[in-house]
Amino acid sequence: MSVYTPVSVTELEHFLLEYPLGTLKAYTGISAGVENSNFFVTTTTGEYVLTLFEHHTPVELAYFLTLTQHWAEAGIPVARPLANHQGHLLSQLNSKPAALVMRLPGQHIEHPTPQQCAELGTMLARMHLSGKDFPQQRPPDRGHEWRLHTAAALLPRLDTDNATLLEAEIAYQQTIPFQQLPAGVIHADLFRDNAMFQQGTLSGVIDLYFACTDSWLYDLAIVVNDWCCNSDGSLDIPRSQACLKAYQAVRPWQPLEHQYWQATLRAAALRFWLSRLDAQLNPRHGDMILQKDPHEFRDKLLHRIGQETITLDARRLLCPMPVIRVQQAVENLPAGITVTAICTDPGALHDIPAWARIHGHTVVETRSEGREHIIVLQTGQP
Ligand SMILES: Nc1ncnc2c1ncn2[C@@H]1O[C@H](COP(=O)(O)OP(=O)(O)O)[C@@H](O)[C@H]1O
Ligand SMILES: N[C@@H](CCOP(=O)(O)O)C(=O)O
Repeated sequence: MSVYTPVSVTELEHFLLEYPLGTLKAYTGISAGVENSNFFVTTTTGEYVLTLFEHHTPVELAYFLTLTQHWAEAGIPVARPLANHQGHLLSQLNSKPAALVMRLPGQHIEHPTPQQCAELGTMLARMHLSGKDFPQQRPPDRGHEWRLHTAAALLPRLDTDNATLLEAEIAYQQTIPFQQLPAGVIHADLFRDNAMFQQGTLSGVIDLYFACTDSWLYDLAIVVNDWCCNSDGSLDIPRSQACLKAYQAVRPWQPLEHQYWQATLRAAALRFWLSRLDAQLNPRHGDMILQKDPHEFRDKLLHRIGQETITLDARRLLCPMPVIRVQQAVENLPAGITVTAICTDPGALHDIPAWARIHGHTVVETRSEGREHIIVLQTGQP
């Protein structure tokens, strides 16, 4: 529940006089969300969301609101902020900075399909490209430096297993050239509960209050770690493939991004493991905070460290042309995925490695077990 600052009918009616949005018909507090006080507001001209900001400074809010306006004007489905009669996006209500934005239609989805992940990938790439014209910069709240010092502060309070994992991961993270990855404006928290879908189609993205300047790949990794995972934390290959393919159709990756994709997935998993651990070990007082499970992201991190593996059944009855089956499955996979193909056609022992080498994949192993022939590949850069 998160209406920290109540608003009476009279206060809201008075506040609405500042806006060219007609008069109040109805309003209700929004129970979801944990950071701010939010209300659905219906006036004679439409439906809006009123937010009273509980933590951010006016300077930060000016960045978030002008960025949201920029993205809305570029056709990105975000909740457009409304200007008051003075042309200001930010106002004040009950001593809190306050803003009105358009209410987006639709609901959050829990179980996205590959098609919905693709839609999100396309939108994220468009968001990144259109952010190029946005002149303001904002350092990340949870960037590489934050991860390093938060890990150092939490380490003494973790049990041996978690401390060993964290220490090793921090050492690894310092080998990643984050500064060299292409960067720009990113959303930085685009989880499923920050996107709305209407009739199966993406209708909007909300909660831009972590937006900042950071690596685009990192933003995509945050998305994939939330949208394209199985319940054990492993990547769901059809969903992640759909998302990455759609993203890269709009903004193709640079070679360094191919090289550091797996590493960036680890950085993104680490970020949420740390913020959730921090929230658990250093709870904020006074607020009703929804405690999210840190283990979810530790498990995701462990899977990303172990790298992903997929097994393909290319036995003769299922597939007369095993090399085609492998080709279709491997196409558009990111680098570093281990693919094990099981075939009954002995020709596959020659054909698949020959095809793989031509396409830049590494043949890790070929072996025969009775009538089954097994080829293990590691994907190279698509
Ligand atoms: N523009 C919007 N259109 C429709 N629903 C919204 C909009 N903004 C917020 N909501 C609803 O309010 C909830 C809380 O918003 P959120 O921004 O996540 O809050 P907080 O910043 O307090 O965590 C969201 O989960 C969503 O259901
Ligand atoms: N989406 C995040 C919540 C936002 O991050 P935090 O740094 O405020 O904890 C999550 O699911 O953990």
